[in-house]
Amino acid sequence: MIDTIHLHDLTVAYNRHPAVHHISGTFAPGSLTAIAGPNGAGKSTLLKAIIGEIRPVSGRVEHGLAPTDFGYLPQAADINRRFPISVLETVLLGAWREAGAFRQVGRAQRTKAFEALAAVGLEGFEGRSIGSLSAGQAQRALFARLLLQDAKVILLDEPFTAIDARTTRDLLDIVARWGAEGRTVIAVLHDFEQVRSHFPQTLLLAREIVDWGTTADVMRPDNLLRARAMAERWDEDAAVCAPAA
Ligand SMILES: Nc1ncnc2c1ncn2[C@@H]1O[C@H](COP(=O)(O)OP(=O)(O)OP(=O)(O)O)[C@@H](O)[C@H]1O
Repeated sequence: MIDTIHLHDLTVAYNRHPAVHHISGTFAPGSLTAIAGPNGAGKSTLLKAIIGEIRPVSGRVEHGLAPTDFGYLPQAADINRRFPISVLETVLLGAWREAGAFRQVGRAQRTKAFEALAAVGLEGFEGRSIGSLSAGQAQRALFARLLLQDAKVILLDEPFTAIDARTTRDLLDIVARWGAEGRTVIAVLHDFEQVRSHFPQTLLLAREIVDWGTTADVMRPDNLLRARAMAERWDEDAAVCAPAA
């Protein structure tokens, strides 16, 4: 199926030092998958490789999707909120696929943007500058942008870090709705409770796959211990493996 994302023996490196290596597996259309693992396990790097922001040094990501089919929410630390644009304009950026890069945003898209802001509890914030929002409000606005984008595959990198329990609950409801609509969601998460209760599939990563499958099977204590032990053994200066003869 064109919406299925296959990873084939994927290795991604920075300056020839692998951040993740030999990753193979499949994200089925409509699946909700958490990517869990210790700091530095390569989780963000893997998301960037899936959306094509980083080219793998070997292996490949295979799917029949267009770049516009992907919605991506980077880690908060990677998002520049100093742009002098309003909350409404931020959300409308999600409509560029429909509007085109230079075309005017139409009334229908503005209506959808207002609806998306209402869906994330930000009615009345339209005219505020994005930089004036709290971290939680800004995250709600970025989810509204994803709602407008209408992507088939949504990648979220630590979307609930520093977000209060109520906002997290509201945004997790949106993730569940995406799943019910048949969208594929891949989310990097550190909170095991969120993983267990909201993501049926888990990829546990420690530079390589520790385990990938049903969350209840993957998030077993022995796997979590193994991931930690692998993290302790990392060699940051390791070279990329030589290709198989
Ligand atoms: N731009 C970069 N240049 C060089 N090395 C990088 C770069 N980005 C990440 N790395 C390295 O790649 C490895 C994996 O980093 P990555 O951010 O993917 O891990 P992560 O699992 O998302 O970590 P965390 O849970 O701390 O966010 C780390 O050793 C990191 O230092």
